[in-house]
Amino acid sequence: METKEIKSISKAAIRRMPLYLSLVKQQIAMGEKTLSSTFIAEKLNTEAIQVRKDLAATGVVGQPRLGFCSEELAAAIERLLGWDNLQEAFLIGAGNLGSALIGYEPFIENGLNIVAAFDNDSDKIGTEIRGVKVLSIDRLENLIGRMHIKLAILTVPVEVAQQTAERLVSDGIEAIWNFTPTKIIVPDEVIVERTDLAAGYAQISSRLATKAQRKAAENG
Ligand SMILES: NC(=O)c1ccc[n+]([C@@H]2O[C@H](COP(=O)([O-])OP(=O)(O)OC[C@H]3O[C@@H](n4cnc5c(N)ncnc54)[C@H](O)[C@@H]3O)[C@@H](O)[C@H]2O)c1
Repeated sequence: METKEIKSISKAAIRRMPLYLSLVKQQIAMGEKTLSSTFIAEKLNTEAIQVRKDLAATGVVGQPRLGFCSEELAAAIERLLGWDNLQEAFLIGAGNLGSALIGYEPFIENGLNIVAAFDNDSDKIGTEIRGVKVLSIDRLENLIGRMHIKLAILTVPVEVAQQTAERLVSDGIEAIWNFTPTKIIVPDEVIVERTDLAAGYAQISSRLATKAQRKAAENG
């Protein structure tokens, strides 16, 4: 039933859910027991109709004039995102980005628990980053199955991304969050999500370039 609901939600709506959740949690912290789709839309600078459509997927029904019960809505969004269960993950590549992700508080708040990091640099192996041990990459295979880890966060250099992903898959990893700037090829049943800061910057810089061209055309 839950899976069915999640499948019917667009990827874009899923991406908006953390924003809704963050706002609802802020309201709860301020003692607000209810909040309306209009209020959410105003705060997030979007349309109330979109908010209503997105939140319908949570199954929470708003009350006329009152809106949604804040606690109920927060719990429903967390359930929808699977954030009501602790997700343990391994991080592969304990460098600059990997270390930053280990220290990223919202992951911890939302139930993503990086339980160990792996690296091939002997200077890093045996150290700790924010209480998370850095282990030798050679111990990876052994531990994925033993610790029932489903998710790996990939922050190795791009040159070794594919081979590392294959290593993870052969030991039964179910999902890879790929932060490397390459598309990794894995069997269909393995869930892959890629996050690319460069893509975000490309959006900004191309819009800046377009704006500059428009200004130049207007002035000249
Ligand atoms: N997604 C993004 O928005 C984003 C942002 C910055 C960096 N990146 C990417 O993330 C990756 C890491 O970037 P960084 O700046 O942290 O690099 P980094 O060099 O600081 O870290 C990479 C780490 O991986 C380790 N490593 C190398 N080969 C390995 C292997 N075979 N097995 C295990 N560990 C290995 C290194 O020892 C190092 O600790 C790169 O692919 C980079 O392009 C992505």
